[in-house]
Amino acid sequence: MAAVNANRRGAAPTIEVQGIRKRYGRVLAVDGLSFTVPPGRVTGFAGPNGAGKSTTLRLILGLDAPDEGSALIGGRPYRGLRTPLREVGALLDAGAIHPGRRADDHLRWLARSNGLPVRRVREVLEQVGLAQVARRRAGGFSLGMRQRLGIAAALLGDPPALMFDEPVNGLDPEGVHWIRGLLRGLAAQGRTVLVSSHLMSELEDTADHLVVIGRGRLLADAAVRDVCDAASEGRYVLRTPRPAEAAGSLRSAGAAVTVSGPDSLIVSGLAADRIAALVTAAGVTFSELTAHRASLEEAYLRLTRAATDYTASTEERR
Ligand SMILES: Nc1ncnc2c1ncn2[C@@H]1O[C@H](COP(=O)(O)OP(=O)(O)OP(=O)(O)O)[C@@H](O)[C@H]1O
Repeated sequence: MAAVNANRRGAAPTIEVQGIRKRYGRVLAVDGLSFTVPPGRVTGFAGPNGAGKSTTLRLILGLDAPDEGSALIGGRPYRGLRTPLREVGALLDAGAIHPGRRADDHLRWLARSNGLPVRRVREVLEQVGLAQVARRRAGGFSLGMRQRLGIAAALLGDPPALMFDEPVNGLDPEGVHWIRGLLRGLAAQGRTVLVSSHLMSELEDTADHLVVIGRGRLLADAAVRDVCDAASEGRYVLRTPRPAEAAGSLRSAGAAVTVSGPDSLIVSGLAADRIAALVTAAGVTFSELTAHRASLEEAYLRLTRAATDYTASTEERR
């Protein structure tokens, strides 16, 4: 990768979102959201479809104005940055490139209009694996290739801060693996990296820290490990050959019980020794009673369950 602006200029900027609110007609897309994105780590920005992630990124990039609050990059609004592409790179809508434009022409035009050295065009095309198709028109690109071209544009100014909206969209498994490495590499160079996704599995191996939103509000702002810990607390795995009977006796004592396999239950609301006593009193044997360790996916589903917009039973938002 080319020389790092972050190192040349000292610390990369922190992105600070303070109490932003944005309404589109009847929809309150972002509802008083605050969080910060420091340099040197990958911050995952997660939430169900329609949670307000893209709106938040657009507000940070000054593409839309908040009704309330502020979004600052290194203490300044995006519109106040003197050379924006050298300071913040962003991938928002990869489909937005004119279909008739060739990949390298698109980047050359961006470089010239932003006062960036044209040699960067070849460097970023190589970095994203598009050097061989540089003269092809974007209209003939697959979604994955358009994503890579959008990422090349974000990297063009060698910026110390980067924001990617759903960058994995359309990428094949090799592409997904590549983007994980790219994001982690950018953070390891000391850059500020914010990456959104509605799928937790995409952030699991990439993000160090998570900001989770639902219906425009903050649900969690914590290290990935802490998000899992919070979802694990007070929950136990009970393995038994007679799960239905065990569940019945535990529920009648006030426990919340979910079936997690043909012979296993997840139990919460009771202490471990009480669970053991109740099951034994019901004449049910068990082979395991241990603290449950929630996966990130499970933690995320628990966090966002109440804030998921489009479920089988709910068709309209607000
Ligand atoms: N320009 C707009 N005009 C009207 N409504 C909008 C506009 N932009 C966003 N919305 C609405 O605001 C809400 C938040 O949308 P947003 O695209 O920010 O969510 P998201 O978390 O990025 O979702 P996804 O994961 O589906 O991309 C949605 O209900 C959306 O329909």
